Amino acid sequence: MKTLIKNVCAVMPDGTTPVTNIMIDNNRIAGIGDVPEDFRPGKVIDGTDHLAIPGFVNAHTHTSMTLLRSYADDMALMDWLNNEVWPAEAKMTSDDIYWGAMLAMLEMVRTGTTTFADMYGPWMERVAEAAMDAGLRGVLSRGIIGVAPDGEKKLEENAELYRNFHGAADGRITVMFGPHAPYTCPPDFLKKVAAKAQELGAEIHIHMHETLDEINGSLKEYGRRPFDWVAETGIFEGKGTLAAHCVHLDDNDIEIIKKYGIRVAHNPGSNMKLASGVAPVPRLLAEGVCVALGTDGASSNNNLDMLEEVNLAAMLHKVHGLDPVAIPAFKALQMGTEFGGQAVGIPDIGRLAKGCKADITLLDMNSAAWCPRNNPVSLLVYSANSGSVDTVICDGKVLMEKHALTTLDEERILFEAQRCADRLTK
Ligand SMILES: N[C@@H](CCSC[C@H]1O[C@@H](n2cnc3c(=O)[nH]cnc32)[C@H](O)[C@@H]1O)C(=O)O
Ligand SMILES: [Zn+2]
Repeated sequence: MKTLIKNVCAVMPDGTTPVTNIMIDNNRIAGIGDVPEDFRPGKVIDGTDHLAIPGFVNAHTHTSMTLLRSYADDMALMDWLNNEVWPAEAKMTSDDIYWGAMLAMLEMVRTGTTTFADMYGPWMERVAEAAMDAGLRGVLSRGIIGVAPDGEKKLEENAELYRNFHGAADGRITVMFGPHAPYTCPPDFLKKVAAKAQELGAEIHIHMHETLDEINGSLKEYGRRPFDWVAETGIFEGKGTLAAHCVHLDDNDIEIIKKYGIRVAHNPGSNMKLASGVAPVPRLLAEGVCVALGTDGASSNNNLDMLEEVNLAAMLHKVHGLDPVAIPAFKALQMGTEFGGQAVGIPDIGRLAKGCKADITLLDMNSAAWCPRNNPVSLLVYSANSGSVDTVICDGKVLMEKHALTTLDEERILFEAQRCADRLTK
């Protein structure tokens, strides 16, 4: 199937924004520019007055946590996890995981995200099912709390998830291993995760250095910072690592990140809301580290809106560094798209370029926030919001066209998610 997006303002990998045509052949971008005579599209989308960007990549989230949105706010991380989130999660059923994930799929499609990296569980196969039902690209990991009595069982569930789903749905589903964090996975347990992941050739998705409490707890328990001892477990020596947060880093931590090519998922919204701190993102970028963006779960953000995250990344580092040129608009957008693709292990997404996967978001520029059109990328990052997203394509398939959803039943999802949440939180 061939699709043509005609006369669209496209954000190219070099940051330019020509008005052009995007040709899609099956699930890939076949070309951008003049349409050759022999390109006969089965479907034409009029891109006039629309901005085309690569679909956003949410590099760190916990999808089914949407059910806990607005349930426990204004708390510190460990108090929030121990006393509110984990008890509520313990009551979740397989159905809750599915409908929570479907609520996340709905929100992601509506706001222009086409790929998400998830760490959750149990029943991650229900998240795979939700991603397949929605038509989105999911990078799934079974969150493993190693200190729990059934830590080994969770590790085995992650291995099973890998065996059953890695590469599923034409490659739209991939699987990583999800050891939750250094404070929930002791060294010997991380060694086991590393061995299993390496045996299967799987990548790692882990929370690292989120709060000062985490660093101080590690110094107390091991006399060392988490990055320092986690590196010795072999967990970073396999196929690759996606590390969420990385807020508090010293020189040695950054050396470890560079040495192992660890990709960082920066979550400015969650870090601000939980008062975790400000990650040294400008420095990481300057030193060549891949820094992507994530929303974290909808209970610490409280939404899965990646355009908002792109805006926050651009704004936070300016004010924090008293530096108005820190993370300019296009860099922030790259963090939410191209660097996201690299971070989640799918380098052929996140760019509008020939040969890349056809994951494309269109925003309607017919509103005040987009006027006048001096600089489309600047308008996107600093002025518009995700309400302008009106068409979303993932893997060449249209998931939303002019705000009409093609794969998801919005009314049903909202109803079922509310029903599930009522049981969990009341
Ligand atoms: N409850 C599952 C494990 C899920 S792993 C993913 C975990 O990360 C938790 N989480 C969400 N946001 C954060 C964060 O910012 N830092 C640390 N953990 C988080 C989330 O609530 C969830 O429990 C089980 O043991 O079977
Ligand atoms: Zn998280």
